[in-house]
Amino acid sequence: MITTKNLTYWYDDVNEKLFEDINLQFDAGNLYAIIGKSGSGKTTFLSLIAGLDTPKSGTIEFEGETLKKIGLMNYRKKCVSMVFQSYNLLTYMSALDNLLCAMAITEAKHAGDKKYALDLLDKIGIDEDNAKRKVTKLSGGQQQRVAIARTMCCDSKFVVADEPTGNLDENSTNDVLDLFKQIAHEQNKCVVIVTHEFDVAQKCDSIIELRQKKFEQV
Ligand SMILES: Nc1ncnc2c1ncn2[C@@H]1O[C@H](COP(=O)(O)OP(=O)(O)OP(=O)(O)O)[C@@H](O)[C@H]1O
Repeated sequence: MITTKNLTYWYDDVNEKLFEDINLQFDAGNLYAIIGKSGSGKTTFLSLIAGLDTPKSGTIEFEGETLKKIGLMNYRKKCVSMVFQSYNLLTYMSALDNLLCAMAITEAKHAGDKKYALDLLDKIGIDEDNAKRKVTKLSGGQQQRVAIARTMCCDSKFVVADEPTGNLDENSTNDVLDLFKQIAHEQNKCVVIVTHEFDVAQKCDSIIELRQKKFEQV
């Protein structure tokens, strides 16, 4: 689904390349973990494949088309959804409205379908009462599940998550990983997460380590 070809990146104010000539493929139906030392460039790589930044050289393709050709705005709207460590939900809204809003913005198939959103939230353990409460009234684990449900209700086939379990206890971490697996295996999406926790990475289908400017399968 996502292919990087000779992907190279550096920050302009830093004289050194972060990674160079990266050729990787991420397929539908799989949950990938990217690991690596702090500062090695994991988040930067994720922001490139999420279309938040552009490579210095090389290309990124989504289903055979370069992101440049798809257009970054279009790519972010239609093809990819993101989950963050800090959830990034619209805090003044309920969980339900967060999902309805995401579906409307991305013009998803189920846009406007309240029942669909409520059923989805219910399936991930957020009942109707909680779905209608402001998200800030929910626990961290519940908020992260809402953030993940938001990617499930949109039609994007590619999901990226930066340290999605960083703020969670062990039980919530396992719940969140199960959800990502469900998205990959049952919705046949491609899910890539960045994590510094090896225990979390080990529960994914594939582990890729960023070390010394290169990515290696672990
Ligand atoms: N906007 C920026 N401008 C310049 N340098 C940056 C910028 N963002 C990140 N960096 C630097 O690039 C390197 C890689 O950062 P990045 O956040 O991608 O690493 P990471 O592997 O995700 O780290 P961590 O595990 O600590 O979150 C770091 O040395 C960081 O200081």
